[in-house]
Parts: sequence; C-alpha cells; structure tokens
Amino acid sequence: MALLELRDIEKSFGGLRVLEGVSMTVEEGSIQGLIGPNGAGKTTLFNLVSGLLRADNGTIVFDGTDITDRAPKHIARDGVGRTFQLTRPYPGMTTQDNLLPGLVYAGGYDRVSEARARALELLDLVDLADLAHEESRDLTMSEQKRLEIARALATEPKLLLLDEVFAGLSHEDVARQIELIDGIRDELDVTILLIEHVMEATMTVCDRVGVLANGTIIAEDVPDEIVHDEQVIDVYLGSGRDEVGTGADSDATPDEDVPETGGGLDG
Ligand SMILES: Nc1ncnc2c1ncn2[C@@H]1O[C@H](COP(=O)(O)OP(=O)(O)OP(=O)(O)O)[C@@H](O)[C@H]1O
Repeated sequence: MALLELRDIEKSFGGLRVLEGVSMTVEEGSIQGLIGPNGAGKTTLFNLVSGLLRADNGTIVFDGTDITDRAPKHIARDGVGRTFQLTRPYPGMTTQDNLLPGLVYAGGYDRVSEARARALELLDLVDLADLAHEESRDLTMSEQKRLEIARALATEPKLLLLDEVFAGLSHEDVARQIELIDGIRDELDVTILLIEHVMEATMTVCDRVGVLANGTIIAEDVPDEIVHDEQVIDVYLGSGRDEVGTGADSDATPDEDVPETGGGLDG
C-alpha cells in the first residue's frame, strides 16, 4: 500500500519552474531514495510534503488523506516527520531536552515525565543516550546528525523524511547511519523517504530510488537498475558511473572513500 502519493505536483518560485509534474509513491514499510542534481527540487518536494510550502498544482495524499493544503503542525501530527539538511538543535538545551518539543507538540506526550522517558529511549536508539545531559551544541557533527533524526522521531512519525543525513560523514559514520536507518524502519515500523547525494550509501540502504531532474521523475526503480539507467547516468551520475556501488554485491564499489556525486546539471 502507498503511504505517500504525489500526483502531478507543480511548483515555481517566481519565474523559476522547479517541479513540473512530479508523481511518485512511497510504499508503506519501504526505504525510498530520491536523488537528482543540485537544485533539482528535492528539498522543495520535502517542503511541500511537510507543509512548509504550498504546491501550485497537484495532490499529496498521505495515509489515505489529502494533505495538500494542510498546515505543517497538522501534517506533523498526521505522522510525517522530517530532518533538515542543516541540523539546528535548540541552543542551550541538553540533548534530551531537544526532543521534548517534538514529543509534546506532535508526538502525543502530554506528560513531561513520559516525554522525558521516551526521549531517553529515542536517544538510546540513535546511540546518544550517554550524551543525554550534554548541551546539544557540544555534540560532534555526526552526533548532531543523529540528534536531528531523534528529534524527527520524537514526533512519532509513520513517514520520516531524511534530508542528506549522510553528507559530510566519515565512512565509519555512514555505515553506522545506514544501520540506524534500517533499524528505524524495522524496529519502529517507520517508512522512510530520503534525499541523498552519497550514492553508495543510498544504493545500499534504499529498496527503491527515484530520480528527480528537469522538474520531473525521470526514473524510479530498484538501485541496481537505477545505477545502470542511461538517462540517469547522463543527467546525474555522469562520470561517477564507475564509482557507484550498490552495496555488498556490487562489482564497482571503490574501497577508499564513499563516493559523493552531484554531477550533471547544476542549478
Ligand atoms: N523559497 C525559495 N525561493 C526561491 N527559490 C527557491 C526557494 N527554494 C528553493 N528555490 C530554488 O528552487 C530550486 C530547487 O531547490 P531545492 O533546494 O529544492 O533543490 P535540491 O534538489 O534540494 O538541491 P540540493 O541537492 O543542492 O540540495 C533551486 O534553484 C533553488 O534556488
């Protein structure tokens, strides 16, 4: 069953047509990737789904309900959680307290004592329980990225939108992040849609991947098909083709750095 369905979504900023008829579905229980050149409109799509922006045309259906014109707070309460590309913990708050607004605002926790207990469980899940009482601004980048995920989970989502949660991480931290995302799907029963430029990680963790370019979805398939799709290679993967691995069974995975590709069209 489709948990999220986008139908013919259009969005312009002034004279700039960013999305020109985007249709895609995210199946319940899946980890779906969304890749595409810089400026293709991936974050714009997240902003539309989470209600921060309004589509000019088209329909967004989440869990059987039309949420196209809903306010962000209602969409969060309906069960769509998200992270932001730039992590932004509440300054001056501990790691644990950073989760409380989400738990109370959208997670359905009225009692602070229960919210605090749930916050600790979520911090444990993202491997930050030891840092629960540290000020969030003292966390490393990798820890802040995991806190960002925990903050999104605090809203108790059915669908989690992850915006570049592998960017800038070491090879080791990328592997840990992949494990975490798998765990969120399997243990919390959360469906995941993720935007990413780190191709090896994307192709490893995702069940299916959609490619956004030129205002539309130009391909949508399992990772192994996407990395061999000529059109996708032309507009996005480009010369990074030989560096794009699909995980353990790939015959083209480099053993040094995790490849990051943003080639192809810019802007
Ligand atoms: N609020 C806005 N006002 C005007 N233009 C915007 C706005 N938000 C996004 N844009 C423009 O829309 C286009 C798509 O931006 P968006 O951030 O969605 O792309 P993206 O695919 O997420 O890119 P990246 O991979 O670099 O993060 C860009 O040209 C961007 O400058």
